[in-house]
Amino acid sequence: MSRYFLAVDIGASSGRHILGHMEEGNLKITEIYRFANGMTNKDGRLLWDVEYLLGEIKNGMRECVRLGKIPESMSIDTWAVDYVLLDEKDRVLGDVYGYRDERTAGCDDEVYRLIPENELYARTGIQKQMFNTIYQLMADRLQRPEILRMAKTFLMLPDYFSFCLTSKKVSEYTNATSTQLVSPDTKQWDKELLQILGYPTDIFLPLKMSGTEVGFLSKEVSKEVGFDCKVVLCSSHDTASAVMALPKENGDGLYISSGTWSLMGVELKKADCGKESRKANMTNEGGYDYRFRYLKNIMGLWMIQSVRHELKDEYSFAQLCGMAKENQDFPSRVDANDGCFMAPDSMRKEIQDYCRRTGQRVPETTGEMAAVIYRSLADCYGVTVRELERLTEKRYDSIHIIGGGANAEYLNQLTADATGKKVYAGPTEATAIGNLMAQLIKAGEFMGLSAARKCVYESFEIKEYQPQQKSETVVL
Ligand SMILES: C[C@H](O)[C@H](O)[C@@H](O)C(=O)CO
Repeated sequence: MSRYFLAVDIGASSGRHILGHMEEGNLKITEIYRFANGMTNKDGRLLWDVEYLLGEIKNGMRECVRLGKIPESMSIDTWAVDYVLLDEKDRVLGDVYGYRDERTAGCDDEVYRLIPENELYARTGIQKQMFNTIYQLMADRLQRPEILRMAKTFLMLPDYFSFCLTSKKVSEYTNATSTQLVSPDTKQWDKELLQILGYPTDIFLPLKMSGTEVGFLSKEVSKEVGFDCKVVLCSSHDTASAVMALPKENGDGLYISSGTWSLMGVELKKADCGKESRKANMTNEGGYDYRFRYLKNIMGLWMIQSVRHELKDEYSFAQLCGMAKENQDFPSRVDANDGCFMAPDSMRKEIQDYCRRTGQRVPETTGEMAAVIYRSLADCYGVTVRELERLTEKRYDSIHIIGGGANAEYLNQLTADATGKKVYAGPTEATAIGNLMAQLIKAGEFMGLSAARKCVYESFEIKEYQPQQKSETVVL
């Protein structure tokens, strides 16, 4: 009889429940439930609806009962940086902000007044991004201090959902590193840093590694969903789970975890918190097995997703890729990492304004718009590859694209062309697979990460793209 494991993988724009089991040495996965996600706009503030998400987590769990496939364990991963603060009765304090909200504007200055930016990087190795938890907590301290004063527990979102299911509070390491408050040496909260910033230190729980058991479902939840199972920690930052699923035994080489964001980097055994890495805004996020994800956070498919929404989701991504290809000679490019694309009212307009501002041709049709987005993204990959090669003092001959974005065949080819590297694409469900791998390793189905990665290579389709023409990278 098969042993089933459930991955709950929640991204910024959708969530899914994926059941996994082993069959003749291969990992088999089935999506059993999918739901929409997105930040809600409440009086101009961008928030997560955690009640809704918890409801959807439970709805997906009920599908297991309907299918008669009860998982032995389950685990939850989400995006990074966002969190809840709980009061003494474990109630969520205030609204749960989403990382695209603007409340952190200026909070970097306040942080650097207390600790210089270079010192902060040397201590944490985390890339500066205005949405990092460190700046969000500063926004709490400055804008709603009563909430921080009342807080008894800080939990990242996947840990909060695990808590709701089990009544057990456990904090996971990989997601916590995205806060910019964790030491890459001790792999624990940097308590001294918390003190310097004036954040309460006792609300942060000791950090635990993937594979740690959180607990069984609480009686109430078990009754609600119709079964009981163990909840365990995967690498709960979705990118960390995706990188686990790199279909290479050693996981060496370049990767892009491609989705709403494009996370491009390599795996390192030791964090590089040096000056050059800081200047290049590279990050050292914590990974499975004490590895580091040395990478750059690139705006990713967010731009094309936003344009698509503005067009009422009329076109599929494959159609948009097709239109971009038809307009591939359209010359304008944008800086995919420019802050103006974080949360504009209209992405189309923002891209047009950018092109106008920089004296370039303004895209008018959807095809022209898609061409600008995909080509700009590929150019950004080209620049980042060169940065990574310089910083790691290594040449890489290929890039592995994992995650939903690996479906974008046109972008895969553009990436090969812009970087001059061979591209391998797949698996597209890398995050859920990584989530399952952590559970399968814990359950003894794999000896460790290398064995699990080998199985991913053997179980899923990987497509290859050869660089054809080296496109000229426009540095803006
Ligand atoms: C803010 C994003 O969550 C984060 O930087 C990125 O790493 C991610 O989690 C993509 O899903």
